[in-house]
Amino acid sequence: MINAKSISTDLAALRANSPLVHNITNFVVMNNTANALLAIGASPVMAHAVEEVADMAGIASALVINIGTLNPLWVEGMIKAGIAATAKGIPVIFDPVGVGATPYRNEVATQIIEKCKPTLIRGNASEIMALAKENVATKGVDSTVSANAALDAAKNLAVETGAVVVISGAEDFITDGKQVLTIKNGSPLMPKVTGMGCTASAVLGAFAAINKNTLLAAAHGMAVMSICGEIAAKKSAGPGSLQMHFIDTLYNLSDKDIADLFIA
Ligand SMILES: Nc1ncnc2c1ncn2[C@@H]1O[C@H](COP(=O)(O)OP(=O)(O)O)[C@@H](O)[C@H]1O
Ligand SMILES: Cc1ncsc1CCOP(=O)(O)O
Ligand SMILES: [Mg+2]
Repeated sequence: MINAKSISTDLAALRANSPLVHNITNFVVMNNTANALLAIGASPVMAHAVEEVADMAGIASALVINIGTLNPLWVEGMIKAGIAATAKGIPVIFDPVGVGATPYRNEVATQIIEKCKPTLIRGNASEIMALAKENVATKGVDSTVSANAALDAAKNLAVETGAVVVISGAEDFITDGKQVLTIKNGSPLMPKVTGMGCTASAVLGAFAAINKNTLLAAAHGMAVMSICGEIAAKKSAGPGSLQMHFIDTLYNLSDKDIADLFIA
């Protein structure tokens, strides 16, 4: 079960082992996500060339596939990397950015799920509903619905794909189709910074590399994101300073912070 101690234990293991997280991600967030991974104690690498992705996945401890700014060549690399990662037995995290917004995104997301067999899928409520083929309005990369509206969709998606599914939002829900864990920390300022969801997916990669219990790893990663967002927001005048304080908070996050703030 998740509690402050279990979060701290995985965080300490992450910092001690510094897992290499291979990211194939979008142009918008590459810098933010690499910095977030470094700050939490992981080691990031961004690599998307078809010629090298299988080799890079071969030395990594987790692979994060993010379709935020996709094109056919990148998709080829994502699928090649995903197949190599699954063959190696490392966790594959899929962030279906903007799925539901265009037919191309929908088609690519379906292909990635079929061919890469992600162990973990994280999206906002609109994205999870779109992936589960539910009727939902999309607004590009931002959600139009609250996370709890997508809970049934997330459970169905988890059963259908075999992945743990995370819906992020004011509350985060993590499910394997049977159990549901809920994270209640966070700040409404977090969705005002682009790439916070992508950062969550990258951080999940680091936690999944450390803890083979994917449900618990995902809950720990989302708890760390939300607790850090909450601490950082208190120091921030707006989204610009939140971005800076958030990275510093990931770096400085202590067991006491977690024990004081985690809402069970
Ligand atoms: N209203 C909110 N209150 C608290 N935390 C939030 C809120 N909205 C998003 N978050 C947090 O911000 C991060 C990004 O989530 P989200 O905005 O749903 O992703 P995306 O950027 O993919 O749409 C997550 O860690 C989530 O818990
Ligand atoms: C704005 C934008 N456009 C394409 S990818 C991207 C970043 C989305 O990041 P997030 O889903 O984490 O807000
Ligand atoms: Mg997103």
